[in-house]
Amino acid sequence: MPEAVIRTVAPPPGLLASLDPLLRQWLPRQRWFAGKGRPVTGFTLVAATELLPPGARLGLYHLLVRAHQPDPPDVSGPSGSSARGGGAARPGDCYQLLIGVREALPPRLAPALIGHVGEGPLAGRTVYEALHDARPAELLLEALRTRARIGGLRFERDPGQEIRPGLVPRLMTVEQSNSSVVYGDTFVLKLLRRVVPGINPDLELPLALARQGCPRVPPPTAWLVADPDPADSGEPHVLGVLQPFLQGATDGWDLALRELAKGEDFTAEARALGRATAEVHTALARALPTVTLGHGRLRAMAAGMSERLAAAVRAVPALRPYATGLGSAYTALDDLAAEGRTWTAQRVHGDLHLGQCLRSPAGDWSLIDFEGEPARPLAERRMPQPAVRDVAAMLRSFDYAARSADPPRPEWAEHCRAAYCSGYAEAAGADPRTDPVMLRAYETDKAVYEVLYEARHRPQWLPVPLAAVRRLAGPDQT
Ligand SMILES: Nc1ncnc2c1ncn2[C@@H]1O[C@H](COP(=O)(O)OP(=O)(O)O)[C@@H](O)[C@H]1O
Ligand SMILES: O=P(O)(O)O[C@H]1O[C@H](CO)[C@@H](O[C@H]2O[C@H](CO)[C@@H](O)[C@H](O)[C@H]2O)[C@H](O)[C@H]1O
Repeated sequence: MPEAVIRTVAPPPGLLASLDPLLRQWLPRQRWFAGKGRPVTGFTLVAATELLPPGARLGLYHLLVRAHQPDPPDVSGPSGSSARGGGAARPGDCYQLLIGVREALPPRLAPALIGHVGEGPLAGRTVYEALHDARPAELLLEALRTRARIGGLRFERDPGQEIRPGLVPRLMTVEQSNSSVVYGDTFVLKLLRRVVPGINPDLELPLALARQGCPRVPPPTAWLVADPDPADSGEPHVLGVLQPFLQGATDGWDLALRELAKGEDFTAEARALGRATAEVHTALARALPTVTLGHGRLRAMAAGMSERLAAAVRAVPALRPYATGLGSAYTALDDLAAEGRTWTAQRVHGDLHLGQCLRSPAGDWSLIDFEGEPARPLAERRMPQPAVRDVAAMLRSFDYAARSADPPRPEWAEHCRAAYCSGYAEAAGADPRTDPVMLRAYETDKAVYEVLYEARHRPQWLPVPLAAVRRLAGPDQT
């Protein structure tokens, strides 16, 4: 594709107003829409770039739009941002959209339809989700390849990595929180959907790991950033990351379910995954600052966990009988801290589970998706934390897999959890099981998060974390 197709023209006035009624219907239906269950009451344009003028065949707009919604009843859990005091209205989440414009959609693009524009600058045109379309997807890759600057959009590439022109794009169809396009089975571009200003760990951590020569994470090849208006003091938004595509890789969740269905042992894989996690942690601790957590920080951490539990109990009453037992995990952490115990904290993955682990056909494990729990504020996601947090999250994932089997296989989870910790100990030199108080606190916090996540997103899965809650709360709950 020739470079000349990349054009920068200011979008026409009234563009967002003309799209508004269509986006109000379309946006809440998207898998990646974070504000589910609350109506969208309007939009503000954060940034707009015309990538192709709306000519006869194809127009293309890159938009950052803020979606206004009424506040959620409780904003401290998986689909809210964070608790905000004072009752101030939240500003609304900012989404990245790539909007195609055509006279009419060819049948192959029917699933991408957003709607037909009634009035304004695009009146009579059809607008659609342009990532489904080859030409716009090619244009993004070409811009990354050539390190283009288009309006406020900055396309960057690692000078040490080349991108071959002409790779054929296909939009991934997996369930995900963002949207990814695979190019010729060579690269995958993840376009972040809900974007926030500041350094995004999904770019920051893989870049840091690449600098360390850590082979467990695909190194970013290129990335896309929106710079703030020069008159504005805001920070850039990271909008997307291009990485090598691990061809033929299987994710740990699919693999675990497959082995469970066949009645096969998974402990060798669990052990290898433990080693891979420890290698990533060791490289992260070398690459980025670590800190020592003393009583004050640990007390705040335990208090945060207790607050999340209280919010989850309000939202999911089935948790109530277990609240005291679960809370004892946080009290135990606070007690240890009061006795003077300290922990080293470092940058971690932050949302590790079997679905974030990819095994190559040669049997090597890689970790992906370092965004952290997307609902948490960026500053919180970028804070150093005890590495055992990721371990606890993976232990939960083995439990999830075992409980998804029919019949559930709790002993399978126990074996995998033990093997994972042993593998971790082999590579890290310390066994996470020697830190049972922090491990239990994090596992409890994660199970509580999962109860809220499942209640909101996948109610049929709720029994899985609730079973863990019963176990973690201890035997004497009424
Ligand atoms: N480098 C890669 N190679 C192969 N597949 C990948 C790669 N990165 C991601 N994937 C696939 O894409 C899916 C979505 O990626 P992920 O980073 O988890 O996105 P999201 O944050 O939207 O959930 C993953 O589950 C995995 O199957
Ligand atoms: O993949 P994301 O980063 O969007 O993470 C969210 O969704 C996950 C589910 O897709 C959720 O993970 C939970 O379910 C998994 C099985 O589907 C299981 O392996 C995990 O252990 C469990 O936490 C994750 O919590 C959520 O943040």
